[in-house]
Amino acid sequence: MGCWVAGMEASKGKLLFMSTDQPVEAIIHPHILECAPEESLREVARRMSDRRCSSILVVEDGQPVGIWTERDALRLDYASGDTGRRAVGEVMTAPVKTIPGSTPANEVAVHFQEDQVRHYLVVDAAGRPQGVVSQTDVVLNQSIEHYLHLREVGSVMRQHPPRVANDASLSEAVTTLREYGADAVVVGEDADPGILTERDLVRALASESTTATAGELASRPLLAAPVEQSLFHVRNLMVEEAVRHVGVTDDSGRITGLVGFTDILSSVEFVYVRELKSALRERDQALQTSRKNLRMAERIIEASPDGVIITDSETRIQSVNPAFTRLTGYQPEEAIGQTPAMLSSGRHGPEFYREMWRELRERGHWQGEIWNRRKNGEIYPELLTITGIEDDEGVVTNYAAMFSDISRIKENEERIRRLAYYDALTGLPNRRLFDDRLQVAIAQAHRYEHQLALLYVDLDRFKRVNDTLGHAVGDALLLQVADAMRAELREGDSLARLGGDEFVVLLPEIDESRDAVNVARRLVERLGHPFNVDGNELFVTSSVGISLYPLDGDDGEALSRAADNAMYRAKELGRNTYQLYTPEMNAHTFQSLTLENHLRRALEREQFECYYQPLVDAASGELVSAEALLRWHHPDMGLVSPADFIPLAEETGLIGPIGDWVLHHVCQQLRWWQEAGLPVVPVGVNISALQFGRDNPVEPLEAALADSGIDPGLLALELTEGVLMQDTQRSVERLRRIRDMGLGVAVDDFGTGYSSLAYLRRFPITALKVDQSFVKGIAEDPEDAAIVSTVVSLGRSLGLKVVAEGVETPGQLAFLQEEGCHVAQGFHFGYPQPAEAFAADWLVD
Ligand SMILES: Nc1nc2c(ncn2[C@@H]2O[C@H](COP(=O)(O)O[C@H]3[C@@H](O)[C@H](n4cnc5c(=O)[nH]c(N)nc54)O[C@@H]3COP(=O)(O)O)[C@@H](O)[C@H]2O)c(=O)[nH]1
Repeated sequence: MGCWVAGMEASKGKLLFMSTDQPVEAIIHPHILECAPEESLREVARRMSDRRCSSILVVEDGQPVGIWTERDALRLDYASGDTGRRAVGEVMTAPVKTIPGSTPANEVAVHFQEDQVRHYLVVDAAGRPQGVVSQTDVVLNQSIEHYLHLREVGSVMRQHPPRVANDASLSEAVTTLREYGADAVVVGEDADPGILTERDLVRALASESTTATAGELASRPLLAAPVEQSLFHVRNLMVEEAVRHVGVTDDSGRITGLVGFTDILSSVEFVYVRELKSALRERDQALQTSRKNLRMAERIIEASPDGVIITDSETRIQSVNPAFTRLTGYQPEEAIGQTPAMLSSGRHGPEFYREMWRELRERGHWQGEIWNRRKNGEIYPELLTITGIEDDEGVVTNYAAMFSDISRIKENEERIRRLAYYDALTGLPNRRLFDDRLQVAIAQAHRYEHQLALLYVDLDRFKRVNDTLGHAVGDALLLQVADAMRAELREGDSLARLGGDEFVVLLPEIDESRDAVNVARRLVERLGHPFNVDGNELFVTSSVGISLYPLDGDDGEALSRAADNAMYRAKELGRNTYQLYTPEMNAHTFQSLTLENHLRRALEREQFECYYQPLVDAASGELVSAEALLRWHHPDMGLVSPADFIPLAEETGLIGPIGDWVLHHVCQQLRWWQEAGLPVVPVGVNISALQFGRDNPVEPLEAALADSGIDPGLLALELTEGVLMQDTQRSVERLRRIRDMGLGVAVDDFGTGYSSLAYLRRFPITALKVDQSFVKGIAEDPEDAAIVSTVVSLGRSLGLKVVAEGVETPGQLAFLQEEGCHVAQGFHFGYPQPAEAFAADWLVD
């Protein structure tokens, strides 16, 4: 359509005259001069002269049968005196040429040329005469002034015009006119020239003076204009003086040419017709191009994968393309006549549509995403573009809507979003999303001054599941674990998977730390239950670290670090438990919960449990013994580390009964294992300074051994250097008794105290345990490495077993092996575990 408009614009620019596309009926003379066929020429000529008409329509029985014009007067024989008495029907031009009144006026000029006529009878759609149009009417209706200004009269004049003498007869004059094919002849000499024209012939007929001489009939004086005069000027002269011919003079004033109104019109007409033809040609081409483009556009719309809807200005659907049917399920006949509201999903409120129409009106188009409904009821997202189609006056006549189904794009977006923010296996938020949520939760907590808690959850034996049963089982287990955890949380809580077997829980609003502890306990309990994966009953306990906002940090990083540390501490404590972050906080909580009272009741409430950590042969990795490490299952705080409550127990004197309980319990445990037929190994028991110095563990030790009936060689006591050095003589004596009973004695945390060869020789000890702080520094601190190798060689030279504590890495182990250390203990081999788990992992084949 655009090409068509452009084509017309181009032709408009080129045309000199054509101003409008008005129909010919708009420029005709509505009053038709008519006569009957039998009327005489004299009568007809008189009427034409009176009305200053150049033609007359010959009508018979109400029907036009011919036309007689001034030009036809030239064809008459003026030699006989009775020409005027002839009936017009004998000499008229018949049949009369007609043209529909709706024909564009500017096209009529072309028809004049093609038909070689100068008049048309203009008829209406029913063929009824509306008027007569002459060449002059058509040309004068164009704006020709500009053209007339540009041309000189010399360019259109007839040079050497026909001439006749004054005494020439009318017949001679007409013969000359016919010979020259002219419509006027100069009469007489240059001194007083006259002019005789077609119109003068009609006048002669009308006045019955056809026998008069040319000089008598000629009009005088012959007006003249210089050869370089503009046609505009000459035309005005003719109009002002009511003449149709002007002589053209040369520089000497001699008449060298004749120019008639018809000559001016013909020249105008020539250019006009030429330009008109070219314009019409261009219009045709533009139309053709437009049609071609239209066809192409139709085909494109037909083949378009996007749905297309064309509506009228009232948004009634006028047409749709096949993709519309494919995308919506509606056939064209179901849609046409409806409005696009038929597709409405109900997901957008009135405000949405108001805004859409506002933009459409202001900008002429709207683009956006919208939810629509297919015929089958399915709701889908589409990308929709609506454009208002305006007519030449800028009035919107139609709307074109193009839409595509973007379900797939949306799905992909969602998938990408999920990949970026969600864990692919469990569908839980990943670390990135969790960090965002944590940040928001911290901001909220800050604003409304409440607390929040972060719980880091690590599965304790997940690696073993993966290693032994494969990743598929591991993945299935993680899914079940995620579901189980989710089930333990409230609606506003967030659970995320950080990777591997690590999860994190955000409790965005808590009243007190106890709330977080309760959740942690529930999680630990739930994850302590077996999971059934593919028929395998799997046990994975968990270690949970808790940090609180604002107590443990006021940003996400600090809180995460704290929760991670606490979780690590829970691992150290033997797993399957939870830990609140920092000893300070624990101490604080201890105080608030009157720890002492709780500790006093812990024994009777059976809240203590012994965990066991393996000690292995450093060279072979085989289990050689174990260390019993006490745990306190506090009802609110979870597992409490002995590092936190042993000092209090010592302070309050509770260490005695607690220490006795440990000895007793370990001996019983050894007996149970033996009774269960397990290959037991010696177990080391930590004896605190007060327990050894003040309470004397010998008696309770004897009682424990007696009660259990185990071989005393299965027990070893672990004492620190400091304990031994408190009262060396008494210590030596007590140790001797213990050794005599058959127990092993190990010096714990060796290297941190006196470490003198002298006391080592004095005490009846069996093993040295190199403090873990030196083992930790093996790789980074040459001094630590030197201490470790010195202790190892010292122990060896004294015939003592050397145990390296806190071995966490293969590098540390390699160093110890090279140094000849006998035994190793540390997380690298195993965490402290409850008795059952320890037995399952280490004592069962
Ligand atoms: N009087 C008593 N004291 C006891 C008793 N049970 C334990 N304790 C003493 O409490 C201290 C803390 O013990 P715990 O938190 O159990 O920590 C022990 C291990 O978990 C930890 N360990 C072991 N391997 C590693 C390792 O690779 N890395 C690492 N960071 N820590 C590790 O070391 C602690 C054992 O140390 P030690 O006793 O020196 O061998 C601690 O001093 C206990 O002695 C009790 O019944 N009575």
